[in-house]
Amino acid sequence: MTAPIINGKQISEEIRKDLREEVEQLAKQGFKPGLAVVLVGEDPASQVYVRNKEKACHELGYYSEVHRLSAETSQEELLALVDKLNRQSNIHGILVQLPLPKHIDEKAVIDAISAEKDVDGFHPVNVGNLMIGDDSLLPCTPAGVIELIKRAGVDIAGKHAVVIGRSNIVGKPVSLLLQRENATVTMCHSRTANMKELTQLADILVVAIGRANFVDASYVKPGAVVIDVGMNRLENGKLAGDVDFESVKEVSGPITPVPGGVGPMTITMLMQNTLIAAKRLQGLS
Ligand SMILES: Nc1nc(=O)c2c([nH]1)NC[C@@H]1CN(c3ccc(C(=O)N[C@@H](CCC(=O)O)C(=O)O)cc3)C=[N+]21
Repeated sequence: MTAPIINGKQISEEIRKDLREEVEQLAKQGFKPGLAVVLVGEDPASQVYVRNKEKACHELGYYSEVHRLSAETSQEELLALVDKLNRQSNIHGILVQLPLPKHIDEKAVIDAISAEKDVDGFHPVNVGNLMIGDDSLLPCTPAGVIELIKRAGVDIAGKHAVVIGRSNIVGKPVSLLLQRENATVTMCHSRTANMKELTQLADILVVAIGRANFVDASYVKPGAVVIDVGMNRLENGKLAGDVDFESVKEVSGPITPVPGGVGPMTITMLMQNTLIAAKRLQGLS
């Protein structure tokens, strides 16, 4: 039997519909959530993502600003823009598209974003709040992963979740969110000795390693939930996940495709974060 596919696009649409309705209500009170996206340089993939974020803002009735800066922009200039956006009252969320050109210190830029407007959830204050379980702006991709698992009808509590990858933007935060949902969590990474033995124990397998089609059916326990966070651009221009979807779907339980899985949810969670940040800054929640 083939596994049910978790349709990230459709789940995204459902959530966006709720967001749109709430934004319409706020518009009647003369208030609009606002998102600023900053893109430095001309990386083609980044340009596509930024356009998708702009489109989502437009569809949901948010105010949006996109700042496209040349690859030669200095760190000082970028920090000056962040400072301006921090103080701009019609902007409630700030996202500086990563990666940044090598001459710019990413940490300095992330630290400069006001924690209240950090809709990526990358600022140390938000990371710390996530760690200790305080209310915070959650990083978008990890929040999307949890939402997809829940909306697939899976009860996370008591399950053994295995996360492959330990990055600050996916692996680490997703493991904290899974623990918050009462899963037992095992972390695997490039130096894990017995990876397959561990992943074969997973009721829920989250894969974020950045290697196309790395996980095949031999890694997966029959019936396990598989969430593929991978985004690998192949030489033929196609997008591939970290999971060999065709092989794994023959043994797994519910599984996310790439594209159409985690990607659309990342943008939806960004929109949700922007609404949360906007309401807080406006004293509406
Ligand atoms: N500060 C910052 N925040 C980010 O959230 C951030 C970032 N920098 N840098 C780059 C990554 C990547 N990312 C994606 C978002 C949506 C899709 C997405 O919608 N993917 C579609 C396919 C899009 C396509 O065809 O290329 C899908 O999976 O169906 C992909 C990737 C956000 N990122």
